Amino acid sequence: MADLDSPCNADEGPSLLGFSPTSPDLVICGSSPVIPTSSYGDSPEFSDCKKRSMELSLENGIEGSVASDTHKIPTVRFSTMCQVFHREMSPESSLELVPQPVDSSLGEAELMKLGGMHQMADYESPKDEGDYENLKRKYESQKKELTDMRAALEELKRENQLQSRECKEACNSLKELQDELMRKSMHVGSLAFAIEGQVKEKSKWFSLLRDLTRKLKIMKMEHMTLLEEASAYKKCLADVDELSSTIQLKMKQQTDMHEDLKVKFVEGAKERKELYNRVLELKGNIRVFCRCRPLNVEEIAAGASTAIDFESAKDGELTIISNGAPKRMFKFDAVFGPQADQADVFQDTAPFATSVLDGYNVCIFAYGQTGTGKTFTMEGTEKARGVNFRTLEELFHIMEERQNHYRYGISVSVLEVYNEQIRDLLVPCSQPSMATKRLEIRQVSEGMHHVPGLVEARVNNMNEVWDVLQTGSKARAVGSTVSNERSSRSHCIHCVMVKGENLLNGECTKSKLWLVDLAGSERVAKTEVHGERLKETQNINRSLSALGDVISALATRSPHIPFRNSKLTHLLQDSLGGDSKALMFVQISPNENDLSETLCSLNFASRVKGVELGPARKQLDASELLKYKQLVEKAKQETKSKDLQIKRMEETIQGRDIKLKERDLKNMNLQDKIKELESQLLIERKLARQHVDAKIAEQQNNKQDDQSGMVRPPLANRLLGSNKNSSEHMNFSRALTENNSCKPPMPLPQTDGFPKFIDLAEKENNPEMAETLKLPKKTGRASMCMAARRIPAAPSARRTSLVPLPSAPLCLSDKKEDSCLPEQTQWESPKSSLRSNKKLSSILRRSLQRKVQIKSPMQQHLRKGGINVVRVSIGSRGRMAHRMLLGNGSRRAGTKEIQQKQIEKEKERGWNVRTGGRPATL
Ligand SMILES: Nc1ncnc2c1ncn2[C@@H]1O[C@H](COP(=O)(O)OP(=O)(O)OP(=O)(O)O)[C@@H](O)[C@H]1O
Repeated sequence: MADLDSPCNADEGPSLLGFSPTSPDLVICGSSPVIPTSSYGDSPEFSDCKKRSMELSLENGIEGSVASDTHKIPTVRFSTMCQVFHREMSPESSLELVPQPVDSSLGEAELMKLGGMHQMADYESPKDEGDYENLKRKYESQKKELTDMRAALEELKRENQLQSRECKEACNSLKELQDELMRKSMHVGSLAFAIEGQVKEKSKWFSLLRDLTRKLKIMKMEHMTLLEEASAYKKCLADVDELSSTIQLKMKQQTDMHEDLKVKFVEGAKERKELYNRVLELKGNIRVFCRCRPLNVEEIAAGASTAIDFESAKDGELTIISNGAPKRMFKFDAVFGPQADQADVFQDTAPFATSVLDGYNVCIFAYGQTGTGKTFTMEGTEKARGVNFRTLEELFHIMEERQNHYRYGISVSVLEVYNEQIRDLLVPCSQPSMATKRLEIRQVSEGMHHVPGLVEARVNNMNEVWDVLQTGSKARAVGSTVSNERSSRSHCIHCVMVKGENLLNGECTKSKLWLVDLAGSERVAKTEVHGERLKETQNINRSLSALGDVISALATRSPHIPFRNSKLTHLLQDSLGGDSKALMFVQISPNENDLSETLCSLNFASRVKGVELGPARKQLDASELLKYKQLVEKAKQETKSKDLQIKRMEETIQGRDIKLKERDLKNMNLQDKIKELESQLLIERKLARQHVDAKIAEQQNNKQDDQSGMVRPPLANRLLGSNKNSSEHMNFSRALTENNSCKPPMPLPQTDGFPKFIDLAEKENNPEMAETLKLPKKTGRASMCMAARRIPAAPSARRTSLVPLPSAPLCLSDKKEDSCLPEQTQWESPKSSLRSNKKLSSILRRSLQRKVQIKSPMQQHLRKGGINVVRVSIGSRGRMAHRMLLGNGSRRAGTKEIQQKQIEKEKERGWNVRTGGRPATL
């Protein structure tokens, strides 16, 4: 207000611009009108704004209140303020305050003075005296008008001050509003910012969602593709399964066939061995081959003649020619002339190698005069390998052929019997103590002899074999004789140990192959040896003589075979003893000069050929056999224990089977009993219901008789339990109709004048009805209510709210009739109720006592307390019976309390006490 009082506050004016008050719109342009009373007299004075226009508008607002031009005539425009002046002015009218032409500082005195001057001027000119009077009157009227104007101006000032105050207040209010608006704007801004962020976030989420949707689509497509692939794979899998089963079937067939073939193969191999062995036996277990060396260079040079007819040697016959005529003929298994090479000789020797791998002991030895080619036949040369090398080569060849079915191991020992001593030829020269060690022959088992400490060189290929053979050959004792420059002075023996295992049947064999290059037999007189060489010759002849004795004993089947007469025969005992195969090369010289030695050798060979060793015996590995025997024993024991366990388990299973059968039998019996009881219960329930209906009808008749003064509707047309307080009942019905949605039992088509209400027991007793109604499965649980089944029409209205019902056990405590309830016994007269209760209890007790024979607790309950309230429920399967005993007649008070509690509980839940399950009360 202070600012408004100040004239033309230029700073205040613009601050009022730019906003519009609510109502009335007030805009003060320029400045507030200041009307100083002292300086302008009766006229409003705008001291600093004389030449300005002041416009006070109450309705134009901001747009219409733009500051006027400063040179306009000050104008006060009124609209609604017209009433302030108590004049009838249009809202658009304005009051213009014309500036006074005189100085505003002039007072009334000056005006009077001015008037006096005019009067004086008039007096000076009497002609204007009338005008003076007019002027005076005009002055008076104007003065009066001025006074009015001043009063109006004062009024206007006060009004102006009031309006200014209001304007100030409005300004403050507007400022507050502006601040509030600013705050709101800021808040809106922040909200807009937040919304913008949200929008951005939302757009981001939308884009993400779009991406995800696209991905989902892609994944769905992939899923479909995968499903198709899966189905294809499933089909493929089925095909594969089918194929697999086919393959498995084929494999099984092949396996069976393989097993059959394996068995057949084993049997065939066994048969082959036997046949092969039979062939060798037929040929003779001691076979004699005669080989004649060619004439050497010296003999040819000396013009030596040949004493052997090689023409007749084709059929194993050998004819000795003396002085050009056949002297004697010898027959051997094979005769090899001077032209026969090493391969020809070995061709007939190779089958013995097969016998060795088959598990037979074999002895191949060369016998003959010195220089006849024994060493050549057995050892040979590097270019013409002998029987030793070729036999071992044949062994490895057969081993390779049998590698799928057999596993073999070969070791070679090389020893010599020199001067009746056994020497190990594989002992390195760096160990002289070992070389000089005396080796003895030991019998390890029946028919098996072994030289402990003998080096056994394991050989895996022919190179190793050759090395071993060369090692032994180099270590052999040789000397120069008349007949042979490099004569063997000892019996050289190669012992080849062969261990075999049949991979198909696990059979193991351990056989020996003796390859013996005997020392040359020679006549001491002829060779003219002396000293050590004579001793060697004597030992050689002695051992060869012992060999001849053994052969003779074998030929004559002597009970005693003198094997131990020499080291040589002792060593060869296993191979000459009758359970092995032997091959003797009798080496002869074609020179006629050596005819006597040749005849000696051939005679010895003929004796050897006559020896019958008998059938050879297969050399099974005893240690392996023992091991397998132990395994078999262990397996037998395990089998026995397993059999015992299986037997116990079978007994246990049998016992459990018996128990299971007993239980099944019991279950069947129980099920039969249950069915029987159910059917019995149904019948009894029907009877009980008929009885109850009859009783109820009787009760109603009795009541009608009791209430003789009252006109009662037939039982079928009135509410059950509605014999009293019909008005209350109406009220109650109305209350139910208005306030709740008491849902009555489902009405049935009206028959005999009143509708039936579905009871679940009714469904059970009337299947057609149940089918017509098609109750949900869960409602298949049937209840037998001992109360009346038929209740009148006029069901309560549906309840429309959950507001708890009006208190009070409307149906019970007030004994009002509920239109949806069956007749309740406790509302009847106590005497009739008690009577009907007792009768019905006795009926149901009898029926239930039969039924609950297998349920003693229920039976006890029934016997103890009798039945007052019975609810029998049979499940949809008709196998369970549930009974609820609520008390007996003697405890009616307790029953009422329980019922009351139940009703209250249901009321607390906001539902009509009788819309749910309806306990039947007798
Ligand atoms: N079938 C043959 N073909 C060619 N040369 C042979 C044949 N048999 C033997 N010889 C030659 O005869 C010579 C003597 O042979 P070898 O040493 O094998 O006789 P031996 O019976 O072992 O004599 P010893 O009993 O003295 O050791 C050797 O030079 C050998 O090459």
